[in-house]
Amino acid sequence: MSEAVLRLDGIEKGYNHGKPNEIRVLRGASVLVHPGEVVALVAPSGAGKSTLLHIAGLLDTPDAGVVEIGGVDLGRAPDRARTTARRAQIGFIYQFHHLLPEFTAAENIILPQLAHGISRGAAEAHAQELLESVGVGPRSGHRPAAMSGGEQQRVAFCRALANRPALLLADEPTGNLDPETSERVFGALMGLVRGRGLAALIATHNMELAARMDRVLRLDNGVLVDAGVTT
Ligand SMILES: Nc1ncnc2c1ncn2[C@@H]1O[C@H](COP(=O)(O)OP(=O)(O)OP(=O)(O)O)[C@@H](O)[C@H]1O
Repeated sequence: MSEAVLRLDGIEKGYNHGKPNEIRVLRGASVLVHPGEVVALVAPSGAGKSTLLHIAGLLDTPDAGVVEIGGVDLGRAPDRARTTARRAQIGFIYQFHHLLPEFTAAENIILPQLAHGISRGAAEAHAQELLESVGVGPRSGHRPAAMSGGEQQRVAFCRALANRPALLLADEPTGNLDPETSERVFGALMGLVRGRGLAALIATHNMELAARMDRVLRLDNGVLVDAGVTT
């Protein structure tokens, strides 16, 4: 199998160190995610899914353990190297879209590409291609406030993929949507991820959605346990 895009090994993380209310959230969590592999992350609320995703996304640092992205250990690398790797290699999706309200859907996807050195023409074409692939091409000129929750979230998916990351991390990407919209929007996300051969780690409370991914990992008392290969 090709080299893992994401390798977490022995990740430990706690809060309130040394205090009587110290919380040990991660106690040796390990996972490999390969190109083209979509992995579900399930756990009860408060078990540490967001903590794990933030560490994998180089937004937070572990107390111990290895965080490798594309074969490079970045867990404790200097901030600059972590920021560069995050921008170039990782797309992050949250439960809420976090789109910039004063910009249109297209501009929200164009801006990160311009910041990454892509020409305006290429950035515009890529934004339109992404929006069309998730069925919101006709809304490209609208601002987020003029769009439905499902449309906003699909734009947020496109923005996460604007700079062609190898790894997609998603924290309850459809958690804010009603079941029917969630189903439709999740289908759009899977289409994008599969179409681009991404490695993805997607946290969800929804076991039906988890079952549509390649593998399910459960965060159990601070470690990741294989909950089975799905059909
Ligand atoms: N900055 C922080 N300081 C102190 N405790 C924190 C901090 N961030 C998270 N925690 C604690 O760590 C534990 C795990 O939180 P986390 O947000 O990772 O869980 P989660 O599985 O994503 O939960 P949910 O599904 O509800 O979003 C919780 O007990 C939380 O209160």
